[in-house]
Amino acid sequence: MPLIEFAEVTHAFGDGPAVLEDVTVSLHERRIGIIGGNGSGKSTFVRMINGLVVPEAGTVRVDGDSTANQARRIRRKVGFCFTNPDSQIVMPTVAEDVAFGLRRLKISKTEVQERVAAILETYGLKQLADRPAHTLSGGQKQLLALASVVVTEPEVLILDEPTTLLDLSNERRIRREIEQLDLQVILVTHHLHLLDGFDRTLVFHQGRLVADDHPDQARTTYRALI
Ligand SMILES: Nc1ncnc2c1ncn2[C@@H]1O[C@H](COP(=O)(O)OP(=O)(O)OP(=O)(O)O)[C@@H](O)[C@H]1O
Repeated sequence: MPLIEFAEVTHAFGDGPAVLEDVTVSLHERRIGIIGGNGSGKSTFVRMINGLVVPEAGTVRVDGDSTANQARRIRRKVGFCFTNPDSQIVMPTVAEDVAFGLRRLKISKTEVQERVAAILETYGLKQLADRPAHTLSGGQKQLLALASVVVTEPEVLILDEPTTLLDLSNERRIRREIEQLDLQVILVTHHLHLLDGFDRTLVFHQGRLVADDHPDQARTTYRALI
């Protein structure tokens, strides 16, 4: 698993208050959960892993590369799935959107088509392949966003609240898929049950990393905080 290292990371947006303060942590487990109240800094923390946010103070490294100057290299390893799928859908149709992520891998057109077909099947989107992506429902878009990242086979998959719009059956589907993926998963969620079977869970509170534990203990700490 890649090694993600935060060293004395502090960050504020503009003139605002610090949204992360003095975070030092190393992550290398297969399944890592991130929990905490609204505005506690979870999204900012995970956005730092692939350089979407570069900290004002301190460093974030992935396998030794700093996000401050190696973000492109890091993004080849680290796939990111946003809470709002609209921010991620870039191509007109569902199949084209999935294929878009594969453009920089030097693979044949046939292989692209095969990979796209396989992932659409897995995520229950096969019937929607030729639909304009913007006409999908919120949950279908969330599945599409996830499929489009997973198809690129990243080494690390960051999921920022990936199930907020999903019904029970699709949440179960995503949970099963996540369990099976042979890569490092970092999951930000308010759905605490999704962390069952995870190796480790971090709890954020008002910009500070206040617990770093087995999910059961971390969930107890979080419940006591709110
Ligand atoms: N681009 C930005 N510009 C200014 N402030 C921001 C920006 N992004 C986040 N913030 C602020 O940083 C703080 C932490 O936000 P963050 O999105 O990291 O929290 P979160 O724990 O993911 O919250 P939630 O559970 O509500 O998604 C919030 O007060 C938020 O308003």
